[in-house]
Amino acid sequence: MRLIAENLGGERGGETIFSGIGFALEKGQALIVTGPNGAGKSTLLRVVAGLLPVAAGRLLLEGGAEDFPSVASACHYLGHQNAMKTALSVAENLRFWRDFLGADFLSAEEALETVGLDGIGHLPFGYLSAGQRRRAAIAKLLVSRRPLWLLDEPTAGLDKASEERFAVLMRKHLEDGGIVVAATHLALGLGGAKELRMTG
Ligand SMILES: Nc1ncnc2c1ncn2[C@@H]1O[C@H](COP(=O)(O)OP(=O)(O)OP(=O)(O)O)[C@@H](O)[C@H]1O
Repeated sequence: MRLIAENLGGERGGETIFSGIGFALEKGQALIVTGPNGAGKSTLLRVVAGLLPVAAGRLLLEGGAEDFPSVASACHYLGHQNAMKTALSVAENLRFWRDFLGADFLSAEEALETVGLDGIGHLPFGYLSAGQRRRAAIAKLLVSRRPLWLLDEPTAGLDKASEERFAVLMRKHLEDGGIVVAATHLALGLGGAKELRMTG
C-alpha cells in the first residue's frame, strides 16, 4: 500500500491555504507535518481524510483497492476534537465507533486497557480529564483496523508516560504495515519519519 499526494492544493472558505504539496508514503512509513500556527497542517490532514475537497492535484492510495475504495475509507482521523459524545460512557462511545467504522480490531475494553484506561469504561466521557479524553480518542484507533492514521496534534495534553505509550502504539502500527501522517509541534518518538514543513 502506498499513499501518494501529487501537487495537492487545499482551500478554506474559498482561500488557497496550501498548494503544490507532494509526498509518497510506503507501508510502514510516517510523515511528520510541521510548520507555524495557521500554516495549513490541519487543513492538509482534513483534505487527506476526505473531510475537505481536494482543491488541486490528486491524492491516491495504491495497492489497497479491494479493501479500500478511497483514501477516506482507509483512514482513521484523530482531529483536535475527540469526536466522542460526553453523555455516553467511554465504552459506549468506542463501541459506537467500532460499529460505525467496521473492520473490527480490539474490543472497547481491550483498547482501553492498551491506553491505560481500564476500569473507567463505564464513566461518561464528559467526566474524564483532558488527558484521559485524549487517551480514549487514541483508543478509537484500536477498535477498527484501518491502515492510514491521520493524527492532528495527537499528543497534546498527554503526560510523559502516555506520550511514550502512544509512541509504542504508532511504532507497532508502522511495523504492521500501517502509514502515519501526523501534524505536530512536539517530537513523537518516530525515528526515521519523513518530514513535510509547511510554511503557509
Ligand atoms: N473554516 C474556515 N474558513 C476560512 N479559513 C479557515 C477556516 N478554517 C481555518 N481557516 C484558515 O486556514 C488557515 C490554516 O489553518 P490550519 O488549522 O490548517 O493551520 P494549522 O497549521 O493546523 O495551525 P495550528 O498549528 O494552529 O493548528 C488559517 O489561516 C485559518 O485561519
